[in-house]
Amino acid sequence: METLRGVIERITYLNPENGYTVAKLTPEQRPRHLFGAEGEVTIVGNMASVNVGEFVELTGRWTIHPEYGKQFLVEGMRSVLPATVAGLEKYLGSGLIKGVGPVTARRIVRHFGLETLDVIEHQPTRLQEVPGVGRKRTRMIIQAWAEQRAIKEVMLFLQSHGVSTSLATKIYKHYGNDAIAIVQADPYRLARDIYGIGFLTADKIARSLGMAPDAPQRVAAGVAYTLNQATDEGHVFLPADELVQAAASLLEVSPQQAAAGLIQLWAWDQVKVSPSPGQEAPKPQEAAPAQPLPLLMAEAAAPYAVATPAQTQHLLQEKPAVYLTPLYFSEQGVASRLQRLLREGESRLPLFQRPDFDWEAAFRRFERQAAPGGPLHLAPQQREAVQAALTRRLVVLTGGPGTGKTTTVRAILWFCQQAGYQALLAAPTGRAAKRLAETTGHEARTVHRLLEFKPGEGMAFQRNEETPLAGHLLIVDEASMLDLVLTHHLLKAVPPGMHLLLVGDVDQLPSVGAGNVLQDIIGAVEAAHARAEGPPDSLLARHAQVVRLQTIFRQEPGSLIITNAHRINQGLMPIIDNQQATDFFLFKTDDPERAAQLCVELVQHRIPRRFGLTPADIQVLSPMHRGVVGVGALNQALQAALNPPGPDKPERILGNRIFRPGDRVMQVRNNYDKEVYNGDLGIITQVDLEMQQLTVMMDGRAVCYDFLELDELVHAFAISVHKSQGAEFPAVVIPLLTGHYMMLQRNLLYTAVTRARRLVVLVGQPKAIAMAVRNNRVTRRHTGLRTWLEQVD
Ligand SMILES: Nc1ncnc2c1ncn2[C@@H]1O[C@H](COP(=O)(O)OP(=O)(O)OP(=O)(O)O)[C@@H](O)[C@H]1O
Repeated sequence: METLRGVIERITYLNPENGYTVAKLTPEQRPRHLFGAEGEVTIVGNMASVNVGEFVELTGRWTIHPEYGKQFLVEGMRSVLPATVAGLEKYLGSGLIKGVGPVTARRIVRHFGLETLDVIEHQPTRLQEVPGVGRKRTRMIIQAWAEQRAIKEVMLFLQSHGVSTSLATKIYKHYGNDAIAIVQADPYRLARDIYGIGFLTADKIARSLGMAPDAPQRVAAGVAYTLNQATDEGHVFLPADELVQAAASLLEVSPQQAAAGLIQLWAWDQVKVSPSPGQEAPKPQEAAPAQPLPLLMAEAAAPYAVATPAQTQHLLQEKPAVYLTPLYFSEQGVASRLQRLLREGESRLPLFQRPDFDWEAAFRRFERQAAPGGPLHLAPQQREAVQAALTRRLVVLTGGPGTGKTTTVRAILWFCQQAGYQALLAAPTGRAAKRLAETTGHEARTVHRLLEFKPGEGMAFQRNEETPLAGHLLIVDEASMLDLVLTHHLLKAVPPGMHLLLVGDVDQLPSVGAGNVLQDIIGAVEAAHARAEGPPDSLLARHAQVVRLQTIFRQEPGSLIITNAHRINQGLMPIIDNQQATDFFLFKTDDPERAAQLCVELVQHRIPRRFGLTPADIQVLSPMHRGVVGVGALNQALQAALNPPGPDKPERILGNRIFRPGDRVMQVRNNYDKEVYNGDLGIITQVDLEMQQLTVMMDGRAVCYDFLELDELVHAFAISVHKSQGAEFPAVVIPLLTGHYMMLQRNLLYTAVTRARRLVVLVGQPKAIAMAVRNNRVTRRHTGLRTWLEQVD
């Protein structure tokens, strides 16, 4: 074991999950025999809380890394406060204190010299003596310093249980001075309360705190985590047996123990158990704990439920649906509100109520006025859709690209205008809403805006049952993106008597959030119509309708995007003819490395040169996250090519990601405070090391991120096809290789291709395309909405 003392110069890499750090250190005394006279040394190891400028004493050993050469492997670290003026400057200016960057740090240290830390600690108001440091900044420094000290304490505790600096800081920010007590009492709360901490991290802490593998608290948290994971994959519920098995294998406990965990969550109302849609099983009684609880949790623990053998057997054999409670209420709410909407049809007249209304004449008038360039004849299905939207309560209009959905919506709007009815237009994303407004010439809002979302305390949506929307017809475009929870909020705000028209393309990938709303509604309505022999006999058949548009109207000569999109959707190989094509190409290669390289070349040079586009117009869409042509690796390669480091580009490192001005980024969770949502894209315009924040331009709006919030952003030079839903780009580049076989699905390729307005370039193997086109096995989501809707009838 050797000792090395010195100042941390730079942090090259920091894994926020486990604290693994690679850093550069200037040794106090250079070990000449190893490095010659000059230079910094590389140190690697778990140094979670190390800061630039910090003076540290390390214990460990020297090794030689085959690629990076000599390194000091750190085994132990002790922080010593910097003892030189230069060290102090570096330490203070490293971003340690919000409000102090390198310039201010230099001024402060110049003024107070070696007493700097003493002044900050004991006479902080004296900071105002420093030129340029006013009262406001002094207050900021005092607060940040106190916070820093408290964080250090929390960090010491958490670090000894394997938690990194950035997570410790987040934990501190969330719980304040109670952090240690809370973590000790219930480490699994971390996973519930703090974004960025999952069950696995919380579990690591819990195990390190001495929690038994089969502690009821651990098992309950593991079952909840398993169910949450399923929800992230789009399921609304899991059958009990599947949930129990999955949780048991994750936790390495018996199915009986996992079942007990499930029953516990049920007793706490965190989950609902439903034998079949529309039914809720009565919740079990809470019982006194069967065994004494581990000491650690004794105070915090509620009485634990005990799974009786009969209950366990019921769960495993009857396989009732297990829902996270909010999703249960959402599914129930969507079903019952749709039913209410349909029932209104029994008592209220529809918008266009006169049986003798001359539709034919009205359509002719619309067609004359709507197409000044020449007559437009609505196809029979389009007319059917117009009529349905105005005479039925719930209508779904679905069709692929260019099949005339927007034209149909324009016709519906024209009819409403003629009759003096108010129509409301909305779409799930900002981009889709903008496009809808452009193509219809009618105001369109995001669903959040429509419902007057107010972040913060209390009721989030201002439009709800008490203050519903006003209008006669609500049209929601891109409805395939509506997840269950948002649909529920939307339906709450739909007043009795309003007509609802959902427009979308049901063959696209389903919503990112849980549920398969559009597909479930279509399934229920079409089945009701198929059953209704003679006069329609059910609510669904009488008052709901699905219209499928199939004719492709938008066909430009030589253009293959739309033709190929439809071919893919029908299970046919797209037409690939690089000689003749103007907008659909394949660059063949079997080699993933070459494919990745091609993607970069295409975005950087080839497409801009040939099509007059800029790299900003081109989006790379990858079916997967991992691998050489996965989203992660492509982002690194594209960033290196399109936005390399530069002298005027300050950087912020998070794990193996480096954020710098000019980067394309995507928000990966809904953040209602900032009004940015999962999938929103933007460009970093500023990285402010002094204020420790960066600014992203999103849709013309500057959004500010504290460095601690950077786990909400990922690079977006390449994004996954799933995340591209609802977006459109002038050009898309799609790598497709047989190694992706898990992800080679028809609706995925279809969704990717339909994102492009002017150009599609596939990179990879024809065989991979064929596999995707053939694979129509859409991953099934567990949802109960369809059955639930059918039950009313
Ligand atoms: N009945 C029709 N006869 C002739 N042209 C039509 C008809 N309906 C639509 N079109 C034309 O076809 C093109 C595509 O129509 P529209 O934009 O309505 O389709 P869409 O389904 O909304 O497409 P996307 O989903 O790609 O936006 C438009 O140029 C439109 O003018």
